[in-house]
Amino acid sequence: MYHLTILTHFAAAHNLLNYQGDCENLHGHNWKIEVTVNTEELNDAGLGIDFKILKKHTKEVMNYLDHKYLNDLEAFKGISPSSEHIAKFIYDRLLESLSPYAVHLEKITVWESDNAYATYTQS
Ligand SMILES: Nc1nc2c(c(=O)[nH]1)N=C([C@H](O)[C@H](O)COP(=O)(O)OP(=O)(O)OP(=O)(O)O)CN2
Ligand SMILES: [Zn+2]
Repeated sequence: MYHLTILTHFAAAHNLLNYQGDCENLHGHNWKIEVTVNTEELNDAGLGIDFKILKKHTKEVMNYLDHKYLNDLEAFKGISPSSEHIAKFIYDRLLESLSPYAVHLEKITVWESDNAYATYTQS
């Protein structure tokens, strides 16, 4: 099995809902995002999927999030824009846009800081 990962990032503001503490107040992060796909098959160029394709589709999702106040976005209406929910949102978006390609979307990891991250995967 081949596991392919690309890294990207976005900057945004948020505040957690139903949370008692600092994070209930407006603040921002530079989130680092890891997208991992896997496949058993390689194409004639020896690629599971071209990293350029993976980056292009991921960039489209980042554009929706970058420099936004996440709580205001339709994607997070009524839910807390935690790293967990951000990871699932990115996963669901990419699952759709990567469907034409012969790879399985394995996981999305969302780093909120250098020492804390959440990962979403489908069983
Ligand atoms: N499971 C989660 N826990 C927390 C999330 C989250 O998305 N998932 N988010 C937050 C807040 O967004 C907050 O901004 C992060 O706070 P904190 O971890 O305290 O960040 P610090 O940089 O201050 O951490 P230190 O390492 O303690 O300095 C909170 N929890
Ligand atoms: Zn935060």
